[in-house]
Amino acid sequence: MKVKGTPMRPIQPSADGQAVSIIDQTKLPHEFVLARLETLADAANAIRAMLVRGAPLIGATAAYGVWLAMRADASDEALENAIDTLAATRPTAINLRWALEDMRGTLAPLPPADRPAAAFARAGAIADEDVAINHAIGRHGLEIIRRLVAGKRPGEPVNILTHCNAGWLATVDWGTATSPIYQAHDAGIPVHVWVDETRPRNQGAGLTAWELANHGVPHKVIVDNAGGHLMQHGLVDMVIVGTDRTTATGDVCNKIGTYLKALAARDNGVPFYVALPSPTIDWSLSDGRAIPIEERDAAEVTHVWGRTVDGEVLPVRVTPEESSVANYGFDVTPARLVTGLITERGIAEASREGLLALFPEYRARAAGE
Ligand SMILES: CSC[C@@H](O)[C@@H](O)C(=O)COP(=O)(O)O
Repeated sequence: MKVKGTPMRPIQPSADGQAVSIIDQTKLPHEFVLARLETLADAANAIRAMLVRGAPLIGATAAYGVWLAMRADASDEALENAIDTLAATRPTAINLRWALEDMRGTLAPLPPADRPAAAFARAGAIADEDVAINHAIGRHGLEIIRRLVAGKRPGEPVNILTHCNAGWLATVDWGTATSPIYQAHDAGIPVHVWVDETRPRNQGAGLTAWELANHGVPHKVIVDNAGGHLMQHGLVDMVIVGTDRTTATGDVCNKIGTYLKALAARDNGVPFYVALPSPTIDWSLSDGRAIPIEERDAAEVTHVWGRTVDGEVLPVRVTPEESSVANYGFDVTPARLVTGLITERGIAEASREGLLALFPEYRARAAGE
């Protein structure tokens, strides 16, 4: 995607080839700042502190983090230490483990001297594969939007609700949930996006809205609880969300609040789609309730961050000092509430057989009923 006319990825090798350049997403939408990752510790911190976030981008950052580690020390011990360090940064998005396993499989058989160059090449390939996957998801999702617009009056937009940020900032490019939206918009199909603000970290209000504004896609930010009301009044034609981990049976883990949108969608007959890149499938799990759910810092709930009228970006307390809080980062939408999984190979029914019809090579690995 472009930022002020310049093609940009949220992660790429730095111009001098000595580091990794990322967009610091903790600064958006107030400031657009690039950060430089030079070491394994920098990469681990970028994931943990959410300078980068979103399942596919976490995976790509971990892959580049292994490269940074190998530049300093390419021994077997250093490789295992890098994998362990990066794997411990965030628990829910399976792409992190997927990318690290891929890097181990690529690097472990090689002599240490060959590992830095091989790590750089494989991390770049993982990033490029993510772009191709997301573009393909967009093509398949575009067909759904085309069918919906066919039932509209001329010029009337397709209203799409999304939760969190599953946009290009959460991936290496295109986004997953936003890829069909960008492709529809670019094809001249009128779309309008309802953007859930997505407390506590407001990835919808701060990131998805920034992306859509940057690309000129009509949208409105809504509070997290507005979706049900909009659906009751016929103002949502479809929901598309991303996912951090989807089981072999089609249960979808995504940002907290996704499940409630799926329930409201079912009650109102609104199709609920999940954009699902194949590295986000956890073939070892058959029940979404087994997915580890990240519990995050209480300060994300007790405070909101925002820019004051004086231009300062500050946290502001919104709860009484005496109240304790709980901060679950993700929830699981059962497969029965999902209309379809939009993968790079086409749209799958949210079930084991549905996924295996598109990814038959995983039959032996796929968890049973
Ligand atoms: C294409 S990203 C899909 C998901 O990773 C996204 O919707 C999400 O929940 C991100 O959570 P985050 O906590 O911001 O990493």
